[in-house]
Amino acid sequence: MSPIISARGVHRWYGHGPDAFHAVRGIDLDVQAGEVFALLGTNGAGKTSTLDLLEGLSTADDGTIAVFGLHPVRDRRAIRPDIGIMLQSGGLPAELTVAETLQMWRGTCTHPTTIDDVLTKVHLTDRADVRVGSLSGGEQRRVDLACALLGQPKLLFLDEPTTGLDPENRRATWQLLADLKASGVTMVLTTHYLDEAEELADRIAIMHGGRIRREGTLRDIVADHPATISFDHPGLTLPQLSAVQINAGARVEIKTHHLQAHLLELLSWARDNHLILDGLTARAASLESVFLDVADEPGDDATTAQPTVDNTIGALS
Ligand SMILES: Nc1ncnc2c1ncn2[C@@H]1O[C@H](COP(=O)(O)OP(=O)(O)OP(=O)(O)O)[C@@H](O)[C@H]1O
Repeated sequence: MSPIISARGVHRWYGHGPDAFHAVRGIDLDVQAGEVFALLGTNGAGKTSTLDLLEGLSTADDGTIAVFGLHPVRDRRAIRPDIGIMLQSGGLPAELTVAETLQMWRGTCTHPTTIDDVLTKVHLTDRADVRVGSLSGGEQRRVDLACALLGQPKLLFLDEPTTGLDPENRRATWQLLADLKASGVTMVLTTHYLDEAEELADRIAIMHGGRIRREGTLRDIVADHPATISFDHPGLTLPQLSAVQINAGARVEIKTHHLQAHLLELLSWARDNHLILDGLTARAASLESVFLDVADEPGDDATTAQPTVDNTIGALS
């Protein structure tokens, strides 16, 4: 089955000439029907810029993007009824009530659901008559989500959907997104919450410096990454552990792909030498450890030349 979204070699510069900023540097990705795809990354990695391109809110300077097999900008009228977009900052009018805002938004949708339905979904029924400007930040975020859901989208773009939400409302939003996924909605989301990606995403891409540095299922991403054992240096020559990277400063840090075997070996050595390993910790590889490694990778100064002519993208055939 062909993917709902397909991007190949996508670039985005801001500005022109020598001062142009190369924000997206050759992204390739596919999002399959019914999948939740999470874009993670450091601040300024290019997540929102990438999302804007997929949503058809900006045009790539190079590369190809297809959404439902169509060009996201040129075919926007055809695509728009089937997508919902929750921007990073909604920018809704502060003076309108929640119900008025949704009523206004509903008028732009081709096959909308009811206002009561979305208010129930985002748990804002009791705030319907309150002005948007008077809502808390978390409540405003849920109005943004309600707007994105009004059109009953098949494809939902969510830019940091739970930023500003308290833990209870974050969980409620996760449940709502899980329900939408179960009903077949495809989602692309950005988030700074790694647990959110772990909870919701079928596949994850970690961006840094405008490129995707890791991509795959959580299991794929973590599989290549070593576990870490660390403890305060006991002042003795450390045992030789095969195929590990040992950083033996005041605090010893051992990177290993064989956590159990090497931990056992280390503890046996400590017992034989009557040592207590102060501050001993053993951590399996996690999304967080992979993310922190990616964040430490040097930025990429090599930049493809910006097209001098308007090289607007074509849909993949
Ligand atoms: N309109 C613009 N003009 C110039 N530079 C821009 C513009 N929009 C974004 N950028 C720059 O492009 C880079 C990528 O920005 P983007 O918002 O896509 O990152 P992000 O990964 O979403 O970051 P964050 O996690 O902080 O939201 C940043 O360095 C940003 O300053």
